[in-house]
Amino acid sequence: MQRPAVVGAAGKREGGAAAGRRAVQRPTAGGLCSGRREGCAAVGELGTKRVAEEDGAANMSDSSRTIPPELLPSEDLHPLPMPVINLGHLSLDSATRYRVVDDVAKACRDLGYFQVINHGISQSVMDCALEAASDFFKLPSETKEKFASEDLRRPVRYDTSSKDSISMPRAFLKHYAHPLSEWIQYWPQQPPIYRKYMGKYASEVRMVALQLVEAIVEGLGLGKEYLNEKFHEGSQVLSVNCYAKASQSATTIGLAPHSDHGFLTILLTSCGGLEVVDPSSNIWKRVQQLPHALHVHIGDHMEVLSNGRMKTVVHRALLNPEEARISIASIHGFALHEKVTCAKELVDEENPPKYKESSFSDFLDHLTANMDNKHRNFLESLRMVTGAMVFEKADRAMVHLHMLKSKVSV
Ligand SMILES: O=C(O)CCC(=O)C(=O)O
Ligand SMILES: [Fe+2]
Repeated sequence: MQRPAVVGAAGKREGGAAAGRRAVQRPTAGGLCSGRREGCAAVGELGTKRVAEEDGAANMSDSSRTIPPELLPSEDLHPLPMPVINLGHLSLDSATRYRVVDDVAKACRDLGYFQVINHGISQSVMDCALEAASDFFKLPSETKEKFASEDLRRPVRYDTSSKDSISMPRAFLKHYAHPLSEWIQYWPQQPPIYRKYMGKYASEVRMVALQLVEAIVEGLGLGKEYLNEKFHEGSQVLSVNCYAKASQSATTIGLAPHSDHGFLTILLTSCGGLEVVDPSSNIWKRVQQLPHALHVHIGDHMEVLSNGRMKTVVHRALLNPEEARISIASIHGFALHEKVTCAKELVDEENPPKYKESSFSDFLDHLTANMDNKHRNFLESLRMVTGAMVFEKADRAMVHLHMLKSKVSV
């Protein structure tokens, strides 16, 4: 079995949008979609409408308020270490599976993110989902705005607003995706390909998420079957984003720093733009998307379940200077009202519970209640006050100080 490679260890970062652009193989005859994708027409409308008074973050807990990550420096010199997990190896013999589980657990503990290859989703299915998204954003505003709502609990929401004063407005569509048969009836009927292509991708990416969650809980020493039923009955939210091409004058931030609320997020993107905070250096690092790979990162509820052994990933999206960009974030959590607690197996005298229990529904309430103030960070609101926390706070203050002294590049 191959150990995960360190991507780009020898390589310099490619500049601009070319970096990380997906190697798109157009579907062959009999493929699902035409493979045509020309960026998003919604771009011209961005910023002209403020449909809902939130920054479109039903999946995210804004981390920019507690650790101002917008102040973190960007580091372009060294490529981001990116573990690559061959998902197919999880179903090989038990010794191989054991090593892959170990690799997944290490990536989650050390970094919080990795990419998966050999995940079983064909290039054609991924391209078609991106095409369906792109075609949706090209629709006339009146058609898209039928989905506009300020209610974060709506099964489908469209918005183009940004009120974090950091990011450029982006257009996005968020919708629930599991159980698909329950939610798909609410999804857009235009473009006509939307439900079919996005539905196919949604159910296939959910299979990937379930395999990964099994590996992660096994890697935490909790056993492969741990909370299996709750994960299978859990929620899936698709956050479908469309970013304008970067213009020279404006800010290049398309989506402000945040972490996602669920256990894990699987991200499919049309080209480069994603950045994550490297936990060892507290520096923004650009994510290089490998061809045919999916990017995975840990969310708030995995940090809670693991009682802090795994950390949620602070990330943001930059506008691409060469083209408009589509991303589809698939966010996986428990069912709406199911509480997530620190696994009792990971709690003892030395490791008291670090977080209060909470559900996806609690997260939505938190976001709704804090729409206009500075306390939007959900995970922060869950932290138990302990002695350790005092030290952690002091630690964060030091990081902040360091950040202020460093060159700020945003
Ligand atoms: O567009 C991206 O690369 C990131 C999207 C994201 O973080 C989200 O939708 O939560
Ligand atoms: Fe996110």
